[in-house]
Amino acid sequence: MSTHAESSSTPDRPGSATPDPTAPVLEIDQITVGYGGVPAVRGLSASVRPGEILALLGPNGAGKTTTLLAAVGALGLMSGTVTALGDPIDRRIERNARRGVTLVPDTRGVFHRLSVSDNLRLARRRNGPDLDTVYQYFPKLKTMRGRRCGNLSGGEQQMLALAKALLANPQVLLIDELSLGLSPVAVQDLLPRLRSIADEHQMAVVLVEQHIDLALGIADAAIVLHHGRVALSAPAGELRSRRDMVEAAYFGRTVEDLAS
Ligand SMILES: Nc1ncnc2c1ncn2[C@@H]1O[C@H](COP(=O)(O)OP(=O)(O)OP(=O)(O)O)[C@@H](O)[C@H]1O
Repeated sequence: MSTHAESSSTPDRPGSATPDPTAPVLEIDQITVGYGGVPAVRGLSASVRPGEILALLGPNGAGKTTTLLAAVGALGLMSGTVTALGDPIDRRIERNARRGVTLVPDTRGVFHRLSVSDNLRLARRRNGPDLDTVYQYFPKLKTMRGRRCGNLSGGEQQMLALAKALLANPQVLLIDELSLGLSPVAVQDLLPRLRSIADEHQMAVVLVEQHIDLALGIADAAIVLHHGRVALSAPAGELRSRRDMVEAAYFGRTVEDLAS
């Protein structure tokens, strides 16, 4: 995992003779993006390589969801570029999904009236994994495959939302608050699974998360946003032992600022 500034390699281009399997599959370069002409995120850069998890942290309204929406092509950029899998991101998000860029929204995106297995069947893609493969990651879903999703707990619905996203065989997975409304125990169960899946499938993940420690525990790098700007960008390993830096960044400050 690296931030844009650290990234030195050239991304793969279609037709390149020797594709570099470690090149970033998502590159966000100096984007400014917002609503009705008013920027909500300014000058943000980041890049994510296969198998890496980038945690996107920050207080409410900092611009985390806006960044994900821009990265998946759902919002037009005021400036800057987003490149996914070697090509500029398309404004037609279904095209991006077919190319392997998938968003798990904080609304979970499950059909409440349908069963677990019907939800999964609807999410299946021709070139994606089958249901048994995702049941291996989430055995609990198999045991409740006939149940209507509206009757599942929040954690079970999140599991299903993640399983649905995996069926699309993503190479770049953008996840908005997987743990929204979940108990700490449920989050502790889900996030390590995400780490294993990213490792096993060499999937690049951008994870918006409010549980700072749990996110840093599985991430390779983290960005803290404050008022739409990058307040801190560093390897997660560094930040695990510098929680003070993370907390300062939540206030848009440095540790030194806070001390003075
Ligand atoms: N559809 C919209 N129209 C206008 N402004 C919006 C819209 N969506 C978000 N905003 C504003 O953009 C800013 C960033 O919002 P965003 O949802 O990206 O923050 P966030 O970091 O994801 O917050 P949270 O943690 O509360 O979900 C906020 O000031 C918010 O009010």
